[in-house]
Amino acid sequence: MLFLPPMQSFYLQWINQIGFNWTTWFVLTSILIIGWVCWRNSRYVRLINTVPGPEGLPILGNLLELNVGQVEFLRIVHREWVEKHGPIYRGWGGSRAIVCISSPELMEPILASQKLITKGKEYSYLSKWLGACMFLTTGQRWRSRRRLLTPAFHFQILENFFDVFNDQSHQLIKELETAADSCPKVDGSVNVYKILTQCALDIICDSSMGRQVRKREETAGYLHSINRITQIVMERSLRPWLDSDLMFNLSSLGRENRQCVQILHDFTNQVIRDRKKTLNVNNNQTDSGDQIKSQPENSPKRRLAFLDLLIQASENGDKLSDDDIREEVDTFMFAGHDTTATAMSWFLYCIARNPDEQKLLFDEVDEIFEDDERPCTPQDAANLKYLDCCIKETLRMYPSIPGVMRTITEDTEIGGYVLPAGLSVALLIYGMHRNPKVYPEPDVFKPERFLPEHSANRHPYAFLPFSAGPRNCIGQKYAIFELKVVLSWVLRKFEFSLSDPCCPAVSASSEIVLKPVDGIHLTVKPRKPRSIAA
Ligand code: HEM
Repeated sequence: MLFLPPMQSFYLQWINQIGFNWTTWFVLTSILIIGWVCWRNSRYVRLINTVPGPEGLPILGNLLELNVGQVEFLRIVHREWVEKHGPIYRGWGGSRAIVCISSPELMEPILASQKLITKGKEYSYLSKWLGACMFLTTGQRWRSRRRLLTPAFHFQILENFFDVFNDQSHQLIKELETAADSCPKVDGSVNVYKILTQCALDIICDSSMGRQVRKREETAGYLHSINRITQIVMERSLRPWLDSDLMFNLSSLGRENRQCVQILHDFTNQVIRDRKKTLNVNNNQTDSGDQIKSQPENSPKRRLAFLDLLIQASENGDKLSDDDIREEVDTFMFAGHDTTATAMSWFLYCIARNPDEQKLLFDEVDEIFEDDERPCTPQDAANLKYLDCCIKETLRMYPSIPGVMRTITEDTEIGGYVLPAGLSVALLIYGMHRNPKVYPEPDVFKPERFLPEHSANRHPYAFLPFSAGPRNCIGQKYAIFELKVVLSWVLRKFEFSLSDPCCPAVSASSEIVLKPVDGIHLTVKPRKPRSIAA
């Protein structure tokens, strides 16, 4: 005893004080072992263990294998285990099981179900930031939010956003020109991911929130906090001891999470305040009872559908509190910029690696726009067929959201296995898109896969960048229009190449959104349409 360090002797004294002896030790251990055996033999665990999966350690399950960075996590969960255990497998993170599904046939019954609409438990890690917003909530609350916001994505409303997409593309071109000029002076490359992230944030603020974000320093903190908060969610989900809010709040990650949430809320509160102020000024000026209806089709006021809808709903029917509005604004700002920024960045990366496909894209934009500086219209977007295939192939290889999660709310049979109520299910979108049984040569960029003649026989659930069923992406059409306008402008003005064609492929990190590790660095060169260049 004399050699015990002070802490240990303190514990022994404490144990003696609470009357600990070997009998107590034996009883406690026996209770733990009996509890564990009962749990192992419970119906819930037995049902889950009928699903194949990687061997795990007692109590820890597969946690040690998954104690890796997000790049490795993506490789193991979406590729290695899918190859080894098939389209449905289970893994254990301590006492928490997750069943992972990666085939169109097995995803369909879950995504198409009107009952299985509850998100996975892990989504609640976002609730300090996003509250009970449409993205996280379920049941009646989700249904009424979805119904309230769906009109904001009606085709006629979306058409009005083309002005914003075109205006912001001009701003982007200026930024790319400046970056391309300084390219040779730096290391010969431009981090297009950084520039496109700012562009995507400007677009969502300008189109849906009525706020033009111009000052870069204003948004820097916001973008950094989003980045960190999505990493924190992933780190937390792999540390079961941080699952409880109490433990998390006491941890350094919890503290950092709180700081990020504060910065994000300050930013969105300011967006809402500004919009309310503008609406009040307009109301006073026109003295009209129904502002939105009285606006001409193309006025900026008319196209600001999203935030205005929320503010109207809060004023008219008392349906939404200020916090409710902020939660939805937070959600749309996040879901509406991070996803499109990564999609555009991976697109440029794919075409830089595939110069033949890039030339075909130049042919298409040159034919449609010639040397005209005119804006991209909805009709142009419909005519940009090859661009459409390239965007889809990018979203296949790099789906902005690599996986979605559901909680099974009632026992459900999938693939011959009964999945018990309460279980979390991960639908591996990235894993399915990279599965050679679904897409032969999955790592090769082949836009022709999406030509109508090649995709007609594909399973309708084989391509799911926007998920599917009742909880699919509400912003899907908005996102595709945005991508087409911005990318067609970028292709009219620049060509892209890898600064070092032999450099290893950029790694993707799974952080809710599939992010390029260290950004995407490309050589950017101005180009002219062929008719002028010739
Ligand atoms: C390339 C761009 C985009 C991709 C790949 C994408 C993908 C997705 C996916 C996979 C989901 C389902 C998530 C889940 O079930 O957990 C989703 C949901 C959602 N997305 Fe998108 N999204 C994109 C752009 C947008 C945009 C631009 C907006 C808004 C302007 C948006 C708003 C939402 C919202 C609000 C939901 C939740 C819908 C609900 O639960 O009813 N997304 N998105």
